[in-house]
Amino acid sequence: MHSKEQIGHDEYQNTADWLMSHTKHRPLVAIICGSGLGMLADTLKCQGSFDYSDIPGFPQSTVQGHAGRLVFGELKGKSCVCMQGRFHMYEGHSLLKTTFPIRVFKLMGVETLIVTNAAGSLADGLQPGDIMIIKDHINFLGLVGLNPLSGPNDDKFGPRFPAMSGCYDKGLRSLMMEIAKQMGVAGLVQEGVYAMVGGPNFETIAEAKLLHRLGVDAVGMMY
Ligand SMILES: O=P(O)(O)O[C@H]1O[C@H](CO)[C@@H](O)[C@H]1O
Ligand code: HPA
Repeated sequence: MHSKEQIGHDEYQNTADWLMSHTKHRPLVAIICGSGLGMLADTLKCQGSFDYSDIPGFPQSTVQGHAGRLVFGELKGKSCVCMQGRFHMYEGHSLLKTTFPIRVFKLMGVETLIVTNAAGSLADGLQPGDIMIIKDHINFLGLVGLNPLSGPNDDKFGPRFPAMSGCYDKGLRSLMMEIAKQMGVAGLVQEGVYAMVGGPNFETIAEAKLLHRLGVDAVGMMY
């Protein structure tokens, strides 16, 4: 299946310019808050926030528990931008739209992206409420050609054929493990492989067993 939808560089740039002219923050870190993690954005200091509906070009969040706000502020002295609510394909958004904010953040100068979500555990040692650091993924939608990078490539955002072998930064993953140890919660944190499925239904028992056999530790509906 091929989509004819395209988003030009100017559209990302217009949104980035609008945001930069409406906030004094210049974040180097962006955090996507998944289901249940929106409260992280409420802890930012010197906050400034925008409803997605007020940001030119931004898609709208339709999922319960996703406030639909972009929050700028400081976390432990570092300037951050938090998405209080992400976009999913099952809401009817194209993959290009679900990933729209990421390119906008890039144009705003963001260098580190922290992606969080609520996912279903398949690994034996992973209990509900534990945290899994993604070390690698299986993108089932991507494997069948549903990829936001399909279509004409914009070299300003990256190469036509990006390597995926090191997409989850090893240094950041070790840092997170180290901090979990310092906080005394290392027992609740482990690394694993994440699989992305389309949703919105949860997996059948047979699908969950299949994913487990394929080496998946956690499964979710976020791209
Ligand atoms: O909303 P995020 O954090 O992606 O997490 C998950 O939670 C919802 C299902 O419970 C789905 O949206 C799924 O992707
Ligand atoms: N599967 C897919 N997505 C999810 C799950 C799950 O078990 N739990 C939360 N999001």
